[in-house]
Amino acid sequence: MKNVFIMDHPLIQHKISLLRKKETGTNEFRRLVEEIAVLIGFEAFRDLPLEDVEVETPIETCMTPMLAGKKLAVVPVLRAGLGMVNGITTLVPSAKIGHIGLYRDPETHEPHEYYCKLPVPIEQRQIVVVDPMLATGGSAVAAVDFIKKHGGKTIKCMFIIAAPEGIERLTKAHPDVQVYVGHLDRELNEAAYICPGLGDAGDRIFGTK
Ligand SMILES: O=P(O)(O)OC[C@H]1O[C@H](OP(=O)(O)OP(=O)(O)O)[C@H](O)[C@@H]1O
Ligand SMILES: O=c1cc[nH]c(=O)[nH]1
Ligand SMILES: [Mg+2]
Repeated sequence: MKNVFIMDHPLIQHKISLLRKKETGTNEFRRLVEEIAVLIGFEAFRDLPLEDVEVETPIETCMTPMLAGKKLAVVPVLRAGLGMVNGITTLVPSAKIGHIGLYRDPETHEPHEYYCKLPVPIEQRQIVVVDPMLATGGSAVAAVDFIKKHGGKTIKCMFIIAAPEGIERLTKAHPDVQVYVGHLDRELNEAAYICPGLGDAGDRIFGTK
């Protein structure tokens, strides 16, 4: 599918399997989410623009490539997306950080917005939305809608696990957005949880429930 990139790296697959285990505790879960964000980010940032700059080595002066353009903006979807932020800033320490607060209504499964703050000027930045889970796709579509409404243009989304239903909804609503996924799971259940999935990512990251 155009603009959808499913990771097949063995390290990502191994770490996702550890995340799925119900006996994986909060501490290890959080560490794994961060490590997987680094690994997916490494792939997703393959096309970051470079420019040659002059650098003096101990031997001579040379022109050498460094990241160019406005700073990257990483935008976690609260709460669970917060678990991926340190992974992205490990790769790009100068990234600015926005926040979009959304929670799913447990009955309708539709997202409700409760907080939004984006770094400016958002229209000049490469934006990376991070959230461990893409289930119905409602939250991701709402997050990208919001960013575009505020002028965001170049947007990527990163998820650790996605359901086919979520990929379909997000790519239909935003065909221009590149979607990076650690693993594509089988389906949603009647409560709109991903199967086999890993349960509620926010609760497992923050130790709530
Ligand atoms: O694709 P969707 O069907 O919209 O579901 C995915 C959303 O559900 C989870 O958040 P949740 O609503 O549980 O909030 P939380 O991160 O605060 O736990 C997850 O982190 C996504 O944001
Ligand atoms: O399986 C799911 C679906 C939505 N949100 C989660 O945290 N997990
Ligand atoms: Mg949750």
